Amino acid sequence: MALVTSKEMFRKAYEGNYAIGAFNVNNMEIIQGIVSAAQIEKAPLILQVSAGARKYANPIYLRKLVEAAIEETDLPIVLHLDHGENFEICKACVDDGFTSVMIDGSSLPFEENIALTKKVVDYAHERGVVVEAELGRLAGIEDAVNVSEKDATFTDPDQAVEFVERTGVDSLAIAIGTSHGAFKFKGEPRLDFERLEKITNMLPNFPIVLHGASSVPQEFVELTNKYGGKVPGAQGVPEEMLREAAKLGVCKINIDTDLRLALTASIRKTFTETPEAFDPRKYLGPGRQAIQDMVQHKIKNVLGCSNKI
Ligand SMILES: O=C(CO)COP(=O)(O)O
Ligand SMILES: O=C[C@H](O)COP(=O)(O)O
Ligand SMILES: [Zn+2]
Ligand SMILES: [Zn+2]
Repeated sequence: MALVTSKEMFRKAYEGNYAIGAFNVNNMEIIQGIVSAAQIEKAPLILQVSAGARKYANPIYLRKLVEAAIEETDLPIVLHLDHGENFEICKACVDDGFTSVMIDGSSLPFEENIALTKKVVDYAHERGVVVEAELGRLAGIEDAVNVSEKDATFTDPDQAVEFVERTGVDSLAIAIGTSHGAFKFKGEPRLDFERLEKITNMLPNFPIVLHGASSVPQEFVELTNKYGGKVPGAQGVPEEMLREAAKLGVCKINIDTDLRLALTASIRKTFTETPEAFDPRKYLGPGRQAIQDMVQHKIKNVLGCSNKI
């Protein structure tokens, strides 16, 4: 099947109270693990590429690997730019055949975020590409300003409505307490569902995006720590909360950390158990399988998007 935009996917997900998984890709094994899982589950799929991934893999390699996935499967797949930080990278991805781009102006003042997002929307829409933007700020890798003022970084519902109206953006990433990376909560996990519900009620039928949504499965944390890694206290968003979010207008759930943990835990285990192995296929192969199993579980038991193609 060909690359598609997320328009139809999000419409169906919204109506069906489920979410589409948006998985970050950096190399062949990661792409293959995710795509095999989606193929088995017959699930619509978003493969997303960060600026860092483009730099690491070289844009053309990632695009060609995604093209291979399209050729090999009958899945609708969206090729999405994750956290585009300026107009130029969004333009480059639109010109390069991406069907969706994110412009992340969340660190800018409100009016500047609107102006930048609008500029990307104008360029992308003219070329049939959809746009995700961000309002409010997540902690983790983006955690720079006002960290102690937690609420100040959460998305303001009134601003969200104004932002969507003035930019014409297709989906919006919001901040309700998730964060990027493997250490999301110090104590009890807590998300501001009241805020999410308010935004959803004020923006009916509009797709909301949840970043920083890895659940950091404890089996991977334990394996990583057991086999010489060091991620003590890693904690993610409980799966039940993600299911709840999917019922409240969240159509896209972003997952990167869980892929990294699945791959790392598996590779560490192989290295420890078979120290004589030095053929990369001997450790990347099981790593790819670990990603496939994790993504399959996620699609089936958390996102609810099995058999939705
Ligand atoms: O939001 C993400 C990518 O944009 C990924 O979040 P995680 O770090 O929770 O996987
Ligand atoms: O949100 C960030 C994603 O996890 C991508 O991370 P990266 O910029 O290290 O590729
Ligand atoms: Zn951001
Ligand atoms: Zn993100």
